[in-house]
Amino acid sequence: MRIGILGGTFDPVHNAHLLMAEQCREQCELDQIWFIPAGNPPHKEGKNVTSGKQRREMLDFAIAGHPAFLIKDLELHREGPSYTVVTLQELQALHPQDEFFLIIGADSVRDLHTWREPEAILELASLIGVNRPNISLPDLTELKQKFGAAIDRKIFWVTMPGIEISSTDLRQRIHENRSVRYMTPRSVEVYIHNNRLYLE
Ligand SMILES: Nc1ncnc2c1ncn2[C@@H]1O[C@H](COP(=O)(O)OP(=O)(O)OP(=O)(O)O)[C@@H](O)[C@H]1O
Ligand SMILES: O=C(O)c1ccc[n+]([C@@H]2O[C@H](COP(=O)([O-])O)[C@@H](O)[C@H]2O)c1
Repeated sequence: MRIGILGGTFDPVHNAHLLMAEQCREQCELDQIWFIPAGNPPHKEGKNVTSGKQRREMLDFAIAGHPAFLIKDLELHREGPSYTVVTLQELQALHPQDEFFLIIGADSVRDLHTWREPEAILELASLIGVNRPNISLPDLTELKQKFGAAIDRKIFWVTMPGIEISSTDLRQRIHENRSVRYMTPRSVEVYIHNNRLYLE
């Protein structure tokens, strides 16, 4: 199978995450999308992140009913920072027949060289870069300088209608008692409300 991997902190999951997953599934002909909530996101150390259990429960609600969307919570059970290279190694070992496509937004493509072992990541998976408002996607020459010519065969670009929302924005809105309606599925909105998340 062709599997899209969408890792994130998902604090909380929002509609841009869901649209990017669906557009990648369609445009890259993927059989499934595996959402992988980060246990301890490497670039968010020291930040106040909602518990993995609650972020996973919000994801559960968000993807309910989509037959090709699944959650793999292996990073929630691992100690230490959730390095993507380790996740891909584990997935590859567990599913040697499958082909993996790492889906990342333009901001993450731009920062990929700061991740742990980006070259090894590119050995283990192809990359699908998705546009994000106000972030320009690096061009191939720039990426080749960083990762060598192999990137050529390993990268795909997917475009979707730009949605200028982020989890940070949603958290801020909830904190200020402003609306997040239509920015995240209603079930997630209700979950956030019932669990009194992001009020502090
Ligand atoms: N609006 C968006 N458009 C395109 N890609 C996005 C968008 N929001 C998030 N992504 C991508 O989704 C993946 C997971 O993102 P993450 O869970 O960190 O969400 P976020 O909205 O960026 O969160 P935060 O604001 O807390 O940093 C990353 O690859 C990120 O680039
Ligand atoms: O492996 C790394 O070094 C690495 C560095 C930064 C981010 N990531 C992954 O990228 C995804 C999005 O991270 P974030 O911090 O933008 O929510 C999430 O799955 C992280 O585990 C991974």
